[in-house]
Amino acid sequence: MSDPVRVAVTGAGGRMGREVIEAAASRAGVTPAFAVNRSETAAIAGVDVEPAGQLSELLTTDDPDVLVDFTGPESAVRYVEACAAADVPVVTGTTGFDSSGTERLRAASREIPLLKASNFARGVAALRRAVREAVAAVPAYDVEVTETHHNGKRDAPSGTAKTILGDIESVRTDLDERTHGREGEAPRRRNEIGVHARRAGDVTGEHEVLLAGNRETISLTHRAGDRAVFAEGALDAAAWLVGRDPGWYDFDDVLE
Ligand SMILES: NC(=O)C1=CN([C@@H]2O[C@H](COP(=O)(O)OP(=O)(O)OC[C@H]3O[C@@H](n4cnc5c(N)ncnc54)[C@H](OP(=O)(O)O)[C@@H]3O)[C@@H](O)[C@H]2O)C=CC1
Ligand SMILES: O=C(O)C1=N[C@H](C(=O)O)C[C@H](O)C1
Repeated sequence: MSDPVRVAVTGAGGRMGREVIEAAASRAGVTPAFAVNRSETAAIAGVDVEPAGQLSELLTTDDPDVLVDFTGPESAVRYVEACAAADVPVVTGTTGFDSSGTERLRAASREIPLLKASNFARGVAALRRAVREAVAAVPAYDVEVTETHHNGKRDAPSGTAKTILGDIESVRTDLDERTHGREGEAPRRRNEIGVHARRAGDVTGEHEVLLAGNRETISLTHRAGDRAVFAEGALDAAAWLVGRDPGWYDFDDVLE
């Protein structure tokens, strides 16, 4: 039997970082290598959490097979660049990158295998396929995208909503305007997609695409039941990424 894939984790003290460490510690075929966090954090699932400032040193001394990052856009770019310098592949689920951050990730992906996905739930991959098909089947219908997340989420709209918007726009090229909420005199234009971001309580993550004609509606919705769904998908991606050529990968590559 082959050795388990040794997975390093950044953002270990965060909602997703904890989930990834716990999943890696309990699942066959992978094992936590080391974990780091910006602020001091107690051990998780028996894995000590080191200061994030030690990441570059740990990448060299510990030599993990792959690193999984769920942090914030600024830190994720720095961590990916540290991994590129140490020749360690990265899976990042972090969302909210601006164009300069994305460009720096693209540059790193010329040095190492880099897999970036806004959502590691297999059901969201299925939702995206269903949305592309439904949007193509009713080409004149109005389209609105609504996402709902917990009150601790920082970026809006969610990375997944942006990915789904890109999917819709790739099929409906006439929809070239994203309208983020409406207020006051705001009649709907034919070329717009309405985008709505709700933040409430501890909702893990919900995405709905509403397609409406004049006498019927279609609603396609994904609801994540817990964060283990994302952590398991990220570990599937991590195991898949080890040994790949440098390049830019997404979760669909893993699922093919
Ligand atoms: N692709 C997917 O399937 C999913 C993606 N996500 C995305 O993952 C990211 C993290 O989400 P979540 O775990 O809920 O967030 P949390 O706020 O719970 O955790 C964020 C983690 O990142 C660290 N961090 C944040 N900013 C910085 C910084 N500037 N420098 C260093 N460390 C930093 C935090 O450190 P500290 O403890 O010191 O604050 C913490 O460990 C988000 O972008 C979210 O959208 C979330 C779920 C699923
Ligand atoms: O921050 C979260 O929680 C989530 N973020 C991702 C996103 O921005 O799409 C994925 C998931 O919906 C949970």
